[in-house]
Amino acid sequence: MTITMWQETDNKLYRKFRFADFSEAFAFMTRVAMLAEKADHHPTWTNTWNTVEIWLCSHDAGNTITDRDRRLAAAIDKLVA
Ligand SMILES: C[C@H](O)[C@H](O)[C@H]1CNC2=NC(N)=NC(=O)C2=N1
Repeated sequence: MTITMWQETDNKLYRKFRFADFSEAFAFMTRVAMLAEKADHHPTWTNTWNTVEIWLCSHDAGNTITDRDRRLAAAIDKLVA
């Protein structure tokens, strides 16, 4: 997987994940979806074949970055550590 860290842009946490193929990317998305649902905090994301891009912000805090975003980002990081 290509490593790029979370960046703060436009009041969002952003990170790009690149995997070997679509199957690995989608398996990752499935795991993120379960984390998100458990936390009641959901990513804005895109998937193109082996690449997943994620943006995190808190709508209920005026679309800014909060601790909920930082916690979900850290939990996502654990999936790929
Ligand atoms: C009602 C529910 O708790 C809210 O709509 C949740 C759901 N998922 C969410 N996800 C994100 N990323 N930000 C939120 O503010 C948010 N709010």
